[in-house]
Amino acid sequence: MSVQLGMPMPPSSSAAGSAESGGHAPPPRPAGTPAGLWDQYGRRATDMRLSLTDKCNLRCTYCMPAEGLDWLSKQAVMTRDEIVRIVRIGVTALGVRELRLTGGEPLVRADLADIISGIRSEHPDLPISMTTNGVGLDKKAAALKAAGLTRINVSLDSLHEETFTKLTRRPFLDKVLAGVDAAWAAGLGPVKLNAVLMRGINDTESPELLAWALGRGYELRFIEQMPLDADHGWTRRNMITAAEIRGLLSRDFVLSSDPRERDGAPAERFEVRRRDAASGDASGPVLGTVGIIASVTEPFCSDCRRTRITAEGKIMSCLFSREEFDLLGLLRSGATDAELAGRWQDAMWIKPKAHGMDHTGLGAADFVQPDRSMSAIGG
Ligand SMILES: Nc1nc2c(ncn2[C@@H]2O[C@H](COP(=O)(O)OP(=O)(O)OP(=O)(O)O)[C@@H](O)[C@H]2O)c(=O)[nH]1
Ligand SMILES: C[S@@+](CC[C@H](N)C(=O)[O-])C[C@H]1O[C@@H](n2cnc3c(N)ncnc32)[C@H](O)[C@@H]1O
Ligand code: SF4
Ligand code: SF4
Repeated sequence: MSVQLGMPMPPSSSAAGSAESGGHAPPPRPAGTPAGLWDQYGRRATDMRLSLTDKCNLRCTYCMPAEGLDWLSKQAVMTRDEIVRIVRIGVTALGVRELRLTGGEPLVRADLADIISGIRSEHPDLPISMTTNGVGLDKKAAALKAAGLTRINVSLDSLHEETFTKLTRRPFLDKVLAGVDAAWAAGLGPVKLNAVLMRGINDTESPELLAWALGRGYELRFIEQMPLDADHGWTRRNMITAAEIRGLLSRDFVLSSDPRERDGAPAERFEVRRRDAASGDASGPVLGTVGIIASVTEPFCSDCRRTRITAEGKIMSCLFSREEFDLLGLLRSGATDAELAGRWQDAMWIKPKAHGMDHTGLGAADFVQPDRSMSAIGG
């Protein structure tokens, strides 16, 4: 059975919410709440981020511990068919308009192309993007494009082998660079690059990284580090802020606001021109754009449109949710599409206002870092 978009659905039945049929259930949302993934603050989630695995072949210091984590068993992780069904419910019943595949590292899933083609065959017009570390992408980019992937974001923190290896704890810079170029060549553009800046490690490399990305037509985004590292080493004081990032870039470049609407995107975009060394003014044409993702100092939670499904099929309404709700267990217990959609709506209704709380503030005294690291949530 499938449910129709626009048809109000009753709150989850008690059967759907019981421990036997899929674990800890959210409280039922108020009767009469509209169809779609609305929350109590009037936001509607249309952007679905789905984690394909918690495993990864890098060990970025801001995300994973050196020794890795206790990986989920194969049995615990959503299968290809389960993923296809969950996406179907999201798109056809709940108004999901775009899908991002993430992880862990999505490329480590052997059935990745099969998952993408399964989703694509049911949703010819759905934008399907993927965030990846790029390791092994050079060999897979063309097949992923053929399977129906729309575009790709690659994480790249440094162009220097030594810095890259220090940050990721793996000597794979060449593989990532080959992956980025292959994605572009395969038609998976616009290729966006994500760089987390870490004080004293790669922060001063930021102008060089931007010049490189602009020269190749990639859209680089600098990201403020969030407290989502498994080592719990994040401090507000040590984080490179968006203001600092703009300062670092302004030595070589002049940034001006991108006139395009932000439209709920985490990245604030700027047009980039060279700074003339003598006059200090902007010189020459716009070279491209750069994004700054200031989750900590300039949060964008009031316009959040995200819903997350972890690799083991848990609904996380916010990156920093302290509660998560089991969708996969319910699915495996034989629930109907309508029951699954109902739980998803209930879980999203109680989405926190910001940063897992009723107020913004990753550095606030009452902020509690989630147990899960970014890799286990699905960043
Ligand atoms: N605060 C917050 N930050 C997020 C969230 N999702 C992603 N980020 C941050 O944004 C960075 C970029 O995310 P991507 O996976 O590339 O996705 P995106 O920027 O939304 O994607 P585009 O549509 O390509 O611009 C991540 O590395 C995170 O640091 C979120 O829900 N909340
Ligand atoms: C968790 S990774 C998953 C996908 C893939 N493994 C990758 O690295 O692109 C998704 C994004 O989260 C970002 N990320 C990880 N830990 C972060 C943190 N503590 N703060 C901000 N961004 C983080 C990474 O830089 C990456 O761009
Ligand atoms: S940021 Fe991505 S590549 Fe780095 S450890 Fe986390 S999941 Fe792996
Ligand atoms: S922290 Fe939570 S509410 Fe804020 S943008 Fe991220 S997912 Fe949305």
